[in-house]
Amino acid sequence: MSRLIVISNRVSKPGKSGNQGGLAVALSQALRESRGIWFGWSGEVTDHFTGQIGFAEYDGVKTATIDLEEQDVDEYYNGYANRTLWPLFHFRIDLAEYERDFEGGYNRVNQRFADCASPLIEPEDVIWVQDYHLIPLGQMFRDRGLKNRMGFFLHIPWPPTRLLVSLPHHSKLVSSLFAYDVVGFHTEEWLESFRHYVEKEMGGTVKGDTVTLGDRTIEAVACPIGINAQAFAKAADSDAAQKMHRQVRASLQDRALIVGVDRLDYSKGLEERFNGYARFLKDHPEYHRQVVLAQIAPPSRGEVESYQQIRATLDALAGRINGEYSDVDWTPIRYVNQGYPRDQLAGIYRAARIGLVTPLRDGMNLVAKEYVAAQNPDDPGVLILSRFAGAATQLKEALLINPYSPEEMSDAINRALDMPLDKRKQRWRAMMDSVEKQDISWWREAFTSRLMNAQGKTGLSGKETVG
Ligand SMILES: O=P(O)(O)OC[C@H]1O[C@H](O[C@H]2O[C@H](CO)[C@@H](O)[C@H](O)[C@H]2O)[C@H](O)[C@@H](O)[C@@H]1O
Ligand SMILES: O=c1ccn([C@@H]2O[C@H](COP(=O)(O)OP(=O)(O)O)[C@@H](O)[C@H]2O)c(=O)[nH]1
Repeated sequence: MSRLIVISNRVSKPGKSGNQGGLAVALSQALRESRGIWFGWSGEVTDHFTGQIGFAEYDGVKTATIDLEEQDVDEYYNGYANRTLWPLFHFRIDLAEYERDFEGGYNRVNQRFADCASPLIEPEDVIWVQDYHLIPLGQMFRDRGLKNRMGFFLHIPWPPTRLLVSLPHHSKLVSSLFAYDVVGFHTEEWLESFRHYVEKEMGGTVKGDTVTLGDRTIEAVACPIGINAQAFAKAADSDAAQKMHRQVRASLQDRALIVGVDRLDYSKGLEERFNGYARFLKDHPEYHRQVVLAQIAPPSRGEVESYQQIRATLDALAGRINGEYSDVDWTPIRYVNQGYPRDQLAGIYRAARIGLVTPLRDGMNLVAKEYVAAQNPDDPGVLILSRFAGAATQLKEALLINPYSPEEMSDAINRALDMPLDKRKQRWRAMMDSVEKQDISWWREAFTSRLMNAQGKTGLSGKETVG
């Protein structure tokens, strides 16, 4: 059995919840079941880069982390990752910034990852690199002579070719993906855009699941990430969840709760969500005092200007809507800038009649799946979901909407509030089946089994397993 080495930008401390992102939540689960190592940035910033590796074990997961220096964080994480690639890959070329220093810092930090992680890797290990922060890492490992089987998974959308070509040196970045053996995306749409770019921009060829560029043939697959559905459903019955459920219900005085849970990110469509809800209040005065929208939005990437702007916009918008519609004993929007541990979140999801998930573009969106998993099967709520979230390809029984249309959002809220129990149960059952079937273990196994059976550089073949 081969060891799995997962490499991602951030290594969270598994077992500690709070506001850790979806990828972190998913990987803790996957690594716990394997005997591997999770390598990445500690999240700490030092005066000078030391290259020293800190080893630890949290809740059964072995971690190896390095600190970064301030310039690294500015240019690599805040810069190229979150000011250049993130907006571009979420179709926001208006927000994408192209600075030579960002690209330099991104390559420098990827080299640092390669230098520090290489000595930990044994010949039979299988390497699985995660996300847009580390696209060129595989090529850098190859440059250091590593022949291991290597996979890469992109957790965010892949943009259409016409947008991607606005990135300086785009073909160099995309070429580096051909150092991997298997490259994964959440949906067919992102996969299709990747193939289109390789064929039209680079003259590569696509045959079945394989994509060839020059002398390199890789597998490129769509493989949607899931959640630990059973554990999440169980969490919704835990003491912490029940306590939170009671607390929330008591505060509502029989009003229906609509819940949103998102990092405070412009890609999550929070401004559009508030506007859609305001449109609902305008269109449906009969629901005044009968509903509350609780938006949980822990701040994210606060050093990046576009994130500061969306925060200011939402502060003002929530204030304006509440100012317009509130009464002395009713506030239509509860806007909360703090994160909650997942068992408490499960209780909040269960207390909500509607889960409102309206990203403008999202690789997957695990919150949508968590909302479904947390519902009471005897009285489930309704999921309203953006068509532009990766999750919409699986959760087809949600009320699917265009988040840019306040009218559609208003109609969907009205429809969800009026939906009879039998219809709610029907829709929920179908979604829960999907969430349970393609869960986090399914995702990991689907991807790693491709990787184990890929024609790796080691020449190893056959039916091996990881974890
Ligand atoms: O590490 P941060 O900068 O705080 O960001 C948190 C994570 O955000 C992104 O999540 C993506 O991955 C999810 C799991 O596949 C997916 O459901 C979601 O749609 C994506 O936005 C980011 O891609 C991760 O690397 C970050 O850890
Ligand atoms: O207060 C919070 C808010 C969010 N989350 C978790 O953060 C993840 C968000 O993942 P998603 O895929 O929805 O979006 P991302 O933030 O990764 O883009 C989900 O697992 C949430 O349960 C959390 O634990 N506490």
